[in-house]
Amino acid sequence: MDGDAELRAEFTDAATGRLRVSVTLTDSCLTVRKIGGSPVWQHGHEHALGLSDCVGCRAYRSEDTADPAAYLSAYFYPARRSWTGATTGRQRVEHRFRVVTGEDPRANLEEAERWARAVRHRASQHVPSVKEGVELSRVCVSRRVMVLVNPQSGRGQAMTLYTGPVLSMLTEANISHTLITTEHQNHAREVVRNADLSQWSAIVILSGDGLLFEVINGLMEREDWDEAIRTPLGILPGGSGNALAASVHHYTQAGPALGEDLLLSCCFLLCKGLVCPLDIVSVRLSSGPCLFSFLSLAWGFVADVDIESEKFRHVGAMRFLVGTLLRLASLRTYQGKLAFLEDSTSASVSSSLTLCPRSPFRSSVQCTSHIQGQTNIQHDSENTPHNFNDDDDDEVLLHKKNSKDGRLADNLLNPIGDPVPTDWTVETEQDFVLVLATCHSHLAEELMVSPDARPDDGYLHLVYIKAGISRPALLRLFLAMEKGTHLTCECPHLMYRRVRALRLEPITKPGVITVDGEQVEYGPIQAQVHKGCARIICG
Ligand SMILES: Nc1ncnc2c1ncn2[C@@H]1O[C@H](COP(=O)(O)OP(=O)(O)OP(=O)(O)O)[C@@H](O)[C@H]1O
Repeated sequence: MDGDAELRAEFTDAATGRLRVSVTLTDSCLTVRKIGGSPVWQHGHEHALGLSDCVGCRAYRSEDTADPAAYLSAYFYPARRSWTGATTGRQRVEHRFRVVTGEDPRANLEEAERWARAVRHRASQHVPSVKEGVELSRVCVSRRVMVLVNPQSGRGQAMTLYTGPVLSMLTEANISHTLITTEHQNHAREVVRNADLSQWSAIVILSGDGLLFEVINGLMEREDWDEAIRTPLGILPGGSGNALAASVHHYTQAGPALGEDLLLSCCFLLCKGLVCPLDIVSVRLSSGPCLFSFLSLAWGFVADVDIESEKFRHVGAMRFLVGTLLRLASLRTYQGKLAFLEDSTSASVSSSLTLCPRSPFRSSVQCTSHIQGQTNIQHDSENTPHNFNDDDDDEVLLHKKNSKDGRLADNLLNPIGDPVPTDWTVETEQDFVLVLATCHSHLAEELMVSPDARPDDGYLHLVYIKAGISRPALLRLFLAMEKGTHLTCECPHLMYRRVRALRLEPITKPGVITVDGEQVEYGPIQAQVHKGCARIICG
């Protein structure tokens, strides 16, 4: 390794084959300067690329064996800015250089490799910026990544996304992975339930949120669930909602990104490979089974739209808009009882509430913290292998210690047939338009329901709308959710609470309840958040 000293050399720009360039590598930038002549780049004679945007760099020989030259390719994905100045997605920039120090091909390749190592090493020191309250840590990426693709998700284009931009970026970042194409419902669940997890650095889902729901439940069904659930999880948007992907993107402080922009952003984060803790919610149904959720519990308007709009799946994310308009036209109310355990550290309802909770999580591997706009990281050497399950004083063990049967203990919940604990709040209103509890900022790519949520804040962000709201007022709220400003609308029917647990007992029958967008048994349901139990690749 060349330490952090500045590297400088003259190469030939491989794109033109003739242009001589002076290349400088500092600890933050790769600068390519044209030597003499007229400008060739839109920026003029010089092109500076931030190493924080670099996913990989490789050295290789020319295909022409008679050519002694070596080549150096560096791959960058700088943020793209819209005309408003907000960053949206990322765009690919590759710089390819012809490296010739003499006639000896081996010496040329060694020089190119020296540069490639230096670029990779320096790029790995940079951490994408994240919102305050998101704690990143580095985990081992020396094993393979399992990539689960649901070819039926969204408009059925997930495989095309995989073979296109995803495979291309994973290759550039030198991330070895195994592709598993899911063949039926619960396939992913079976795969992770039976997998030898010591073989995998991470499990990545290229699909909608439904496949991640399966994966989390599969991991929680294992005997070694407490270790299994620590496997870093990654999400690449391939569905029509893509709530977690949109949330993960939102936590990076970037402006909104949709479709392929969102995919590139999430894939970029995957290549950076930093994780943060992820809350898991245990959901108890009256018939007994326990489900594990990472995203949402919905009843009323939102749950109905989610299920009713399935038939408009071919229009992609637009299905939610179509479903919302149709349901607005036949607006109804839903009767039921709602009770919850509020966060004891803060008062509830507020449109202007800002949440920036600090996570107690610290990885025993490496920890990155985002403090007052500065990002700091402790480093190990580039290739030091770690066991990513070696945290021993974390939340999961605490949860397990509290459990009688070795499973995750729901210490805040009473049996569903018993009254709720006395410190819970019971909502006196019994007529609702919707009840929605979310763990993350987004419920869909363009629906930011809880702007201040963080992946491991330990809260369910409970939004409910009481009966009596007019259609125009409800429509205004949904439109405001595109930017997450609905909480400032001062709508008297809209309530927002940060809670640790809740119980919902629907009286209206029949009806729909969804957990992470999947329809579950209709009836009494209760849920409790388990802070930071899982891990998500997030920065
Ligand atoms: N090959 C397959 N054929 C049919 N269903 C599948 C297949 N693979 C997975 N599934 C199921 O498809 C369901 C939906 O998957 P997922 O949520 O990932 O996509 P989606 O519904 O298109 O996304 P979104 O929820 O964003 O609309 C999951 O419950 C999963 O079990």
